[in-house]
Amino acid sequence: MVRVAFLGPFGTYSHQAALQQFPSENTTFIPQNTISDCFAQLSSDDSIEYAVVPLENSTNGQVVFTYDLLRDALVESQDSETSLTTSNIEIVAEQYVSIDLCLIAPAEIDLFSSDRPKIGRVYSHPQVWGQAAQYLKKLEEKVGPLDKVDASSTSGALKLCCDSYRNNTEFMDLAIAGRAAAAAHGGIIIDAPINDKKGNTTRFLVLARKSLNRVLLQPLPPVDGEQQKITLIAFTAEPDKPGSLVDVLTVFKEHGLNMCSIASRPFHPQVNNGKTTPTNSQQELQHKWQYIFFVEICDREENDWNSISRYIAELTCSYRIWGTFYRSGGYYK
Ligand SMILES: O=C(O)C(=O)C[C@]1(C(=O)O)C=C[C@@H](O)C=C1
Repeated sequence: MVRVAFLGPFGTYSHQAALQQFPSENTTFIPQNTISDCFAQLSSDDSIEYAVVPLENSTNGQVVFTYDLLRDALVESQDSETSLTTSNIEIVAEQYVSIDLCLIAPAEIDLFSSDRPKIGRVYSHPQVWGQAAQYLKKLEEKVGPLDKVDASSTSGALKLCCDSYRNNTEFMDLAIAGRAAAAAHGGIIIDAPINDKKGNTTRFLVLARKSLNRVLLQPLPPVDGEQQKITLIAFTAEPDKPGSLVDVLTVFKEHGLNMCSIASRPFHPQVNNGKTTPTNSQQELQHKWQYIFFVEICDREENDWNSISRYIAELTCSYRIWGTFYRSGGYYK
């Protein structure tokens, strides 16, 4: 039996991504309260082999929670002597889920009737607000102002609404979540799809725990026959050194590697790796306005990763090859 952690409860889009990756009956899905718990459980619980986490959305971009967990894993695991970092988690696959958002109520309701319960709040995962901003604005023009309340996930948002309506039927909170969440909690879909952009899609990463004696895990076999492999590398370049980022990117160019994405997040390094006590101004400089870069490159059979890694090690302050995985066919849809 394969055990897979995902952002719960059942009915989230992460659950859907996990089902796409592991359709077999031999899988147990273990819901987690947060994306951070997905990382932590995978890293520490030997009985869990995989975790599925959202990485980016086609409408509103990076899922910063995940990027920051990838960054923090790099900070925490840096070797004090070299720039290489280690962690027992690796990326082994990706999945794309079409996000058709629904406005869901805990019970039947006519939003435009004068004797309906009072409505003042909409719950959802924070990543959703930017995917349905125009819809919500128009809805507010018709039903009055709505407080947008963050929940741990879309399905978690609907569960909160259903639980509170059971306790008090004079007030009704609404949720934005998927059809699977409505089915899981018995919610009533009032309107769908409500995402501002057609084709709204979220990309998920499948993480695996690495046993200590393995250097790199094998990517999971592609579920849709795609053969293109992608490698994700995170690194920090020397701050205040003109060209330090270009120097790293040039390694990719010189090895004929096609870069297919680059992203950055704020980076707060451990000062001097704890080797010496920095002065106050050094500390301030080192802590502010630095960035970590995440680069994805199209992998090829002939890539000489030993040589590439040597160059990257020389040119970066810290780096981590997060894994190699097959491009999912969902990328091209
Ligand atoms: O809340 C969920 O259903 C999730 O799986 C998380 C998540 C995300 O963080 O991006 C996944 C897809 C949607 O874009 C909205 C929320």
